[in-house]
This record gives sequence, C-alpha cells and structure tokens, in this order.
Amino acid sequence: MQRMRSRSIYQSPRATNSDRKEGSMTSDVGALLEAVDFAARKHKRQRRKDPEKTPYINHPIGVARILSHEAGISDVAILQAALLHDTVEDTDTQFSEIEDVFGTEVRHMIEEVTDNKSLPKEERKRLQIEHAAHSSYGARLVKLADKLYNLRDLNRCRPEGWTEQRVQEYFIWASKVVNGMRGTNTMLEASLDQLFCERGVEI
Ligand SMILES: Nc1nc2c(ncn2[C@@H]2O[C@H](COP(=O)(O)OP(=O)(O)O)[C@@H](OP(=O)(O)OP(=O)(O)O)[C@H]2O)c(=O)[nH]1
Ligand SMILES: [Mn+2]
Repeated sequence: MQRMRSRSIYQSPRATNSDRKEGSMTSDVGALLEAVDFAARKHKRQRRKDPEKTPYINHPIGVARILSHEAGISDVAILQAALLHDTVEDTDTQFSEIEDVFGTEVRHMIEEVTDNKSLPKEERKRLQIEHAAHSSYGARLVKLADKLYNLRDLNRCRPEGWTEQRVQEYFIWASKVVNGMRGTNTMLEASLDQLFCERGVEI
C-alpha cells in the first residue's frame, strides 16, 4: 500500500525540471487543475442567482481568470485561493480539508475571504468592509477580483428577486470594501472605479 504523503503535492508547487520530465503532478498546471477540479466537485449542485441559472463554478473560475489575465498575477497559491474562495462559505468544505490538499498558505487566504454565515447579514457585510482593509496581499487580490466579477455580473443581468435598488446598494457597499484595499492592484482598481463611476457611486 502506498504511504500517505506528509506534505500535499498541490501546495505552492516548486517543480524541478526533473519533476516535469517525469510527468510529476508538482507542476503549476497540475496544481491549478487540482484546484479547478476540487472547486467543481464542491460546487457541482450550485447555480448562480441569474435567470439562466448559470453553474456556480463559472464564478470562481472567472475570478481566477481576472487575476491572471487582467491583474497580471501568476502566483499559483493566489490563483488556487481564487478558484477555491467560495468553497468553505458556500459548501460543506472544511478549512482543514483545504489545508490537507493545498497547504497552509492557501488555507489562510481562504480563511481571510470567508464570511461567517452564522452572523446576521448586515453584520457580515459590515465586517467585510472592516476585514478587507487588514487582509494579506493575496486575500485582497482575491477580494478585489471577486467584487469585479460580481459587479460585472450585476451589469450583465439582475439576480432573481433583486430590485434595481438592491443592485445599486450592492455597488455602494462594494465600493466601501474596495476603498479599504486601495493600492493593491492598479488594473483591478481602475476597472472597479470605472464601474462605480458608471453607476454614479462616489469613491
Ligand atoms: N452578481 C451576482 N452575484 C451572485 C449571483 N449568483 C450568486 N451570487 C453571489 O451572491 C453574493 C452576493 O449576494 P448577497 O445577497 O449580497 O450576499 P449573500 O449571498 O452572501 O447573502 C455574492 O457572493 P460572494 O461571491 O461570496 O461575494 P460577496 O458579495 O459576499 O462579497 C455572489 O457571488 C449572480 O447571478 N449575480
Ligand atoms: Mn465569490
């Protein structure tokens, strides 16, 4: 029987050339695909709130894509955290499970971006504004890309049951979360500011 590894092979991969030649899974690509697969399995029964009922997994994949394609991020742990960022908040995933597979760095980023769903919604939303400002660099990047994706999604179509006023209030709240993270990434902040400006939200 194969012995259990004491350290996950998917955490912060630093693959050597010989690892790559041997087809080892410690490559960056392998580590990212492991996170995509983990998130897809965890979110498999969930849909977005849009009338089309888009598969939920489109959101974390899109958040990771914003970081890599628009913000210029290539750090594998940060991209994995983006892919996994809603697994604990919205599925039965435990932080310990994330740590076992992806390591402590990814676990900590996800802890930082996970709301405590047992708190009343107003308190949760207030705490996001407070916590975002004191988060690590990786967690702030994930938060900024998360907000950018969700605001673009709101411009694309209104979630079922949301009034136009609720959409506008989400933009105003998101701007407060973003304001606490200024100076993190020029490209993300410029894209977010453009959206706030189009909605007439003061920044
Ligand atoms: N714009 C949009 N959002 C949708 C849709 N479907 C699901 N969501 C999710 O809804 C959340 C925002 O809705 P709210 O009512 O404010 O929050 P709640 O679900 O946490 O109570 C976001 O969670 P989150 O990613 O955890 O971010 P956050 O807003 O909690 O920071 C977003 O991903 C959709 O079709 N459009
Ligand atoms: Mn999210």
